[in-house]
Amino acid sequence: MLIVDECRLLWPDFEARYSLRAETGALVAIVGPSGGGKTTLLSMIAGFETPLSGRMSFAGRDLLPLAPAERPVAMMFQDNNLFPHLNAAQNVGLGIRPSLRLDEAERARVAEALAAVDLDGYGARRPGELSGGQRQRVALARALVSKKPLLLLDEPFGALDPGLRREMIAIVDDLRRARGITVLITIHTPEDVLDRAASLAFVAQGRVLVQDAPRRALDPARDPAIAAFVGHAVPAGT
Ligand SMILES: Nc1ncnc2c1ncn2[C@@H]1O[C@H](COP(=O)(O)OP(=O)(O)OP(=O)(O)O)[C@@H](O)[C@H]1O
Repeated sequence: MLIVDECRLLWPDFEARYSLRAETGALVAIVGPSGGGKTTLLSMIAGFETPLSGRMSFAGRDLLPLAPAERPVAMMFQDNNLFPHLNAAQNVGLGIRPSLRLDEAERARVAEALAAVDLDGYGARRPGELSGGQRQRVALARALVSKKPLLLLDEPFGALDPGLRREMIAIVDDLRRARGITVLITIHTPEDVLDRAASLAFVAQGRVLVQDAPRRALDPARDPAIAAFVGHAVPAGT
């Protein structure tokens, strides 16, 4: 289980206090308005931001003392950060070793990660020779190759058309089930994960306002910020 408990961040124009739970092996969707603090929440779990106070653990292990590379966490960002001069296999290999001096077993892991995202045979292509969806799959393979048990995906497929986006989410979900990994995904289109996510955390103003089964969490009656997000006005006084 991932437990984020009252983790506080304070910036000049943004204050956050996050609490969140994710069962091991579950998919948890992180949803909410732009600027509400979704990316910051994931960055904090990955170790790129340090909370002023609070607690955070995964599988009973305290995460806060650990540097990002020591955490059992892999993160994939929206702008996939592939290096244009490296081919797909090399970009994935960076997930194992930045020097790219991989031994045979590590090269086999790269091939396995590419196969896991249906990119068998694409290892020699550079990002410029791949479609947008294929590039996102390379980035996903790089996040997977480290075999970390907690995968954080920050709006990874937002730039893809709806069909491709759902296809990618299906790939992630199949990998989650096959490998037993825990996945947190920020997403602007919660309808894509309603039937897959164990829970949905609605994040606004630096808080997880609600975490519940996805459809229940998006009930506009629960909070005016949720009503605004899903497009229903809540009558005053309710
Ligand atoms: N390093 C930082 N220093 C100061 N403020 C920051 C920093 N990183 C993010 N912020 C601020 O924190 C707030 C939350 O940003 P964040 O990117 O987490 O929101 P988000 O919900 O992911 O938004 P979006 O959906 O647009 O990606 C914003 O007001 C942003 O300007």
